[in-house]
Amino acid sequence: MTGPDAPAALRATGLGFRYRARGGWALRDCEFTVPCGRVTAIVGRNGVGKSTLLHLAGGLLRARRGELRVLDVVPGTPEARARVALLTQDKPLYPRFTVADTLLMGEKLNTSWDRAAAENTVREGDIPLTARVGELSPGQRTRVALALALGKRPELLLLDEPMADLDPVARGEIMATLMTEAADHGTSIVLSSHVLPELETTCDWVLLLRNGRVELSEDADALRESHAVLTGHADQEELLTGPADRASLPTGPAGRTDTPAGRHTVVHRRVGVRQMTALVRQRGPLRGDWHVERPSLENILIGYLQAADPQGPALAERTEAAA
Ligand SMILES: Nc1ncnc2c1ncn2[C@@H]1O[C@H](COP(=O)(O)OP(=O)(O)OP(=O)(O)O)[C@@H](O)[C@H]1O
Repeated sequence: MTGPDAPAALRATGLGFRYRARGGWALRDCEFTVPCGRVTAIVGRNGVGKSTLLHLAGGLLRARRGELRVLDVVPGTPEARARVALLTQDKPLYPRFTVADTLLMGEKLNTSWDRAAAENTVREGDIPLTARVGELSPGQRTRVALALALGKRPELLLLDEPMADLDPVARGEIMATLMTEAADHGTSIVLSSHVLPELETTCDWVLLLRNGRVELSEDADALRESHAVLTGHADQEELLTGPADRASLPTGPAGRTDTPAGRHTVVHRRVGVRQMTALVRQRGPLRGDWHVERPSLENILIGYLQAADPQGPALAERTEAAA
């Protein structure tokens, strides 16, 4: 089922959040839908609002504007808490508890508890059940926190940079566990990550944030199919965007140009003396003499992230200001 009435893992309408009444907006005008049953990567540069969005979805923060729904219910309500698990970056666990005590607490607090799933996640990391949580390494604590989240058997699993503390082998194991969880139980997974190569084979939906706004909320395969990396002589640039748009192209090495309907969108470009390379969202056939390559998801995401202007407002804001 698709469309506005289809069940959604996350659905935001005009969502805005700021930490202090007079502070800047960490998230604003966010409008997106993440379908159920997807493994979604939230991607964006430091400080764009990934953790804030996950905390809103987990019910730890409340929207200041608009609304966010998780599994079509209000985050933080008893129904949402029963169906959603959130793993935050600080992973609050009781340091004096043993791992076994921690899992027992999970069992007592959750009406549906999958002890085998929780214990397997811990055992896979060779963490003794008798170890005290306070004596574990950060990566081992991540595993225990993830075991608690998986044992809950949630319909929606929210993970804020779950891979950050893990060694490469553990990252592979945890991603495999998450993929199995999604495939076997239809769990919707939303995770924020800066480790783009690991998203390539695992994520099938992308939510890309820029300056507190959602720039992409899209199927990963659709992104791959609609983008191309073009290399060719630099004087062909206007064949992509048209003469009318050339003047509005940013002069720096990075920048993004939205083009009129039916033209291509140059997401990011590098221009040398004679040659240019551009990541382009293709709309229709290409004009000119280009070497065309299909980019990986990682390359597409890097292109969008590079197009961000860390010194200034997002393109959308510049456009609004100019209007
Ligand atoms: N507790 C807080 N009080 C005030 N401002 C905050 C707080 N937490 C985050 N912010 C601000 O909100 C914005 C979004 O922060 P957030 O932590 O959501 O970004 P992020 O995308 O998760 O960053 P990172 O990739 O570095 O983890 C930033 O400008 C940040 O400074």
